[in-house]
Amino acid sequence: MSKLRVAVIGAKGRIGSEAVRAVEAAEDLELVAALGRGDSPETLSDSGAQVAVELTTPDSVMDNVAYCVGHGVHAVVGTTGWTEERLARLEGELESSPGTGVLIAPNFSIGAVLTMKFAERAAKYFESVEVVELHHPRKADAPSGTATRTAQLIAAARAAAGRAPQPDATATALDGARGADVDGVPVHSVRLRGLLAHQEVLLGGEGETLTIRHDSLHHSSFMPGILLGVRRVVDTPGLTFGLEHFLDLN
Ligand SMILES: NC(=O)C1=CN([C@@H]2O[C@H](COP(=O)(O)OP(=O)(O)OC[C@H]3O[C@@H](n4cnc5c(N)ncnc54)[C@H](OP(=O)(O)O)[C@@H]3O)[C@@H](O)[C@H]2O)C=CC1
Ligand SMILES: O=C(O)C1=N[C@H](C(=O)O)C[C@H](O)C1
Repeated sequence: MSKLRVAVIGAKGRIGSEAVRAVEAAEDLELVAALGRGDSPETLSDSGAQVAVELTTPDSVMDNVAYCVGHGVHAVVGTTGWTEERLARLEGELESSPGTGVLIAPNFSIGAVLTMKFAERAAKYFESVEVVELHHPRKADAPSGTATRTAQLIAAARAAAGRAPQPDATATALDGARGADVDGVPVHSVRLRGLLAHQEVLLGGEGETLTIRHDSLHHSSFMPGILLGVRRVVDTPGLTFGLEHFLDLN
């Protein structure tokens, strides 16, 4: 059987370089291009790539994914920065290329995906919930894409259950002391040397708390999810948001 031809965009970055190694090591995949900043996007189409793994920056990702979609190259995207408006733009681009698939995964690690699902499931049972994400100090964006998605899922679950806003008597606060407000869920971002990617969801009810914690200790934690995305996206036209759609989680 012929190998699936894969390109990595952002190939010199922290996760991109790990993805290059993972694709090279996979027997059913062939790395046909490894693009860094400044490389012409034509490198991608000239390489004959069927799938591009996009791991760059929020500033670059839109143009790169638009190029992929415009050239019928499926995309597996880990880069953060996806707002409602950006997603709507991408949906529009996909309409002109209906056979192309794009997977956007806020997090490729199985533990992080499960954390999101567990938090969504637990949300309606607790009065209070806050998210703390902890990352390495070279991370450019805050809150993390994972924490933003987690908070959105929690907020939607609370709204669907008719939960009232969270109790919080804070009357005065320094800017940022109560975190960022993501759909009513406070999200706190820690940047600390020695960390990689970690998240805690703190849920509180009368006389009890529940903490759901996940730790990515190495970039290798993201690789099985990336490879699964590459193998599945070619048969999944349109936009898929979240790796959970490619996992049997029910
Ligand atoms: N979904 C997930 O599971 C994960 C997602 N991420 C996300 O992935 C992204 C990358 O993270 P990380 O690897 O730590 O960041 P890095 O800064 O280490 O890597 C990004 C790389 O992309 C390059 N780059 C920027 N623009 C372009 C472009 N237009 N074409 C090609 N290459 C480009 C950068 O080059 P230069 O250095 O020259 O700017 C850099 O080498 C972030 O958004 C991060 O949040 C990270 C880990 C897991
Ligand atoms: O920048 C990172 O490192 C990570 N980024 C993603 C995010 O913002 O959620 C995924 C993971 O947390 C690692």
